[in-house]
Amino acid sequence: MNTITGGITLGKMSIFSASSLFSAYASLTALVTLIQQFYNQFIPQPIRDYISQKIEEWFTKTTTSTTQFTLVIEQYDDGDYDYFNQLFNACEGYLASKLRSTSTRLKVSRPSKKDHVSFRLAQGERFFEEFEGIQLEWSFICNNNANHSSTNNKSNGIHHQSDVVNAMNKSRVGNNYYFELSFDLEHKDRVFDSYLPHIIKFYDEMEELKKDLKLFTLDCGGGKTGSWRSVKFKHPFTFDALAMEPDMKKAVVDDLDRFLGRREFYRKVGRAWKRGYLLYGPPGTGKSSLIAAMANHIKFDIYDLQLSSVINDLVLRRLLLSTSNKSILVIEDIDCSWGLADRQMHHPVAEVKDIRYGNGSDYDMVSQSQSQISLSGLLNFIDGLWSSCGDERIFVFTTNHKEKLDPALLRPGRMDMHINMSYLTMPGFRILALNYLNISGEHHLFREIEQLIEDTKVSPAQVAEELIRSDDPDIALSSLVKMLREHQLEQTQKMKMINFPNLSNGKMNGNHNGNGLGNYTNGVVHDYSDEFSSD
Ligand SMILES: Nc1ncnc2c1ncn2[C@@H]1O[C@H](COP(=O)(O)OP(=O)(O)OP(=O)(O)O)[C@@H](O)[C@H]1O
Repeated sequence: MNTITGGITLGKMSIFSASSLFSAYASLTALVTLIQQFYNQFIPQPIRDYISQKIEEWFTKTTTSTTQFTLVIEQYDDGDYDYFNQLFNACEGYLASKLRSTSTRLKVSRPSKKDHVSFRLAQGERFFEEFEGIQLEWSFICNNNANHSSTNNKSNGIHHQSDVVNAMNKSRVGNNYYFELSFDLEHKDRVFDSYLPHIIKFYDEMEELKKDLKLFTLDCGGGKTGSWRSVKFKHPFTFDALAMEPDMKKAVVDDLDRFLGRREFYRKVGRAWKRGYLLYGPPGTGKSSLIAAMANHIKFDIYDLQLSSVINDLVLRRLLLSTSNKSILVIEDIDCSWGLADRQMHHPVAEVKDIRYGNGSDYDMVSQSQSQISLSGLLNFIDGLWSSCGDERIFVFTTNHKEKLDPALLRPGRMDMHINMSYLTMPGFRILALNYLNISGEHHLFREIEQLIEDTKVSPAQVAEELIRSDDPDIALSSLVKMLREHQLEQTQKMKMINFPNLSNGKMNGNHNGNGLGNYTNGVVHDYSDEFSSD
């Protein structure tokens, strides 16, 4: 039988009595107190802080690593200032677009040489977002390099002490910026596969909208070899400013937008992703302005090609191949370019002098040579095999004389859209009145102006010239009415002279400037009235 004497005996095992338990506890407590006193007295404060920080980190890691994941997106890869991290930029741009409406504290700045204000998270601020059901937490941190090591180590061990030391060795004086993006561990793959690409795409599109456009022209110094030179393209013209029949304007804008969004379509049907526009109409009706509006609308660079400066098909091909994607290739006045109707252009190239070759070179001589561009060379590029070398290409040809073009150029599929830039109509005039004089409704002179515009053939350029003369609508419109009346009179007299030549003394006082009365070219009168009625 088991007995209880000062302790408990269970079977053969004896358990301590209460008094022995107490004494063990007392000696343990004394030991702990002793260690604690020793720790506090003999271990310096910084080392004690370091140890407690490590213990805290270890606990944080073990409790959160199973549920939370954190990405660290540094401004410079591993603190190396030679390697700027593009993803950092993308995140900054992405967050900036979201922050304005949600954050309570933001950093605002205006980058040098930019005309926009940029926003970023202030140090220590947090931003929460939900993406396809994933809860995400962003924070922005700025560390000086000395602090950086400890913060890196906090980030789930993604950065290591050795990296930081390395970075610090290489580093210049300055701050280290980075984002931390935290989310549930189970969403790790989706963040990598969907969220980060979503940010990058968003940022790329945003940058595309902000980018400075370029206008490329041929460097005439390279007459034989030719090369492109670019300047910033700052033409402010937009579709809003364009005086054009509203339906036609909408059709052009829709066509451009549709073109941009059809990458997959073009791939599927096996066609080069390009589009051609033929702009035709009298001088001053806005063909160049429309090109500027197109470039600004779709953010494409412009390559302005003077065929007369290109010596032969080989050079033409090289020049065209060196144009970049997302660009508009413009060839103005393609009709007078050049006996293209004969399918071969022979044109004197003015004074070819290539300064790059110095004395004694063939190129050093000022020469008169024949440009030998053939229409087939041009067409080959537009829709031959070469046309597939590049994406998102737009070709624009302009002409004042559509009827003079070689039918090969007008063949369906070559120039996808023929746009008739006609003389001014009343809807177009209202656009000019709004833009130049801020008249959005009616004016007592509108009725007379409408009648005069119908009776005469006047270009938007001529009317714009009158409207820009004064800020006062009454003065500007009165001056326009006067001009239109004179214009009408001149036009009537001119028609009389054409129909009854004996009435005149043989001399005509034609306006040579595309005023709709007809132009003299080599003594021949071109009356645009029939040529540009409508398509
Ligand atoms: N349709 C228009 N809408 C608004 N402004 C226009 C329009 N057409 C011409 N203008 C004004 O007239 C100026 C000259 O027009 P633009 O050079 O675009 O005409 P164009 O048709 O290209 O002439 P050209 O055939 O002689 O090259 C423009 O800068 C613009 O201010």
